[in-house]
Amino acid sequence: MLFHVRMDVRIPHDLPSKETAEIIAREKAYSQELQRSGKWRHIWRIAGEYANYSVLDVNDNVELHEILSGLPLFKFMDIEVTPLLRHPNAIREDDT
Ligand SMILES: O=C(O)C[C@H]1C=CC(=O)O1
Repeated sequence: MLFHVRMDVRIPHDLPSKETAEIIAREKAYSQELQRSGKWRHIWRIAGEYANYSVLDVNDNVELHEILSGLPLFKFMDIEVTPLLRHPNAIREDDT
C-alpha cells in the first residue's frame, strides 16, 4: 500500500544543540535504512521549509504507523498522511 506523507519538523529552539544533532543523526540512519529496504520509496525536501514529502510502500496502516511513530523526530513533527492508489490513466507498469 502506498501512502503520501508530509512531515513538518518543529524542533524546539531551546533543545540543546548536542541533543538536536544526535536526534537528526538517528533520523538519517533510520530513514536511510527504510529507503534501502524499499519501504520508503521517495523523500523530497519542500523548498524553503523544514518539511518533506515522502512516499512509503508498506503492508498496511499498522506498519505505516509503526514506521512513523518510530521516527526519532516523531515527537517534533506534524504528519499528514494520504493513501494512494494507482491512477487508471497511469502508463508506468512498474508503479503499483
Ligand atoms: O525532513 C526531514 O529532514 C526530517 C526527516 C524525516 C526523515 C528524514 O530522513 O529526515
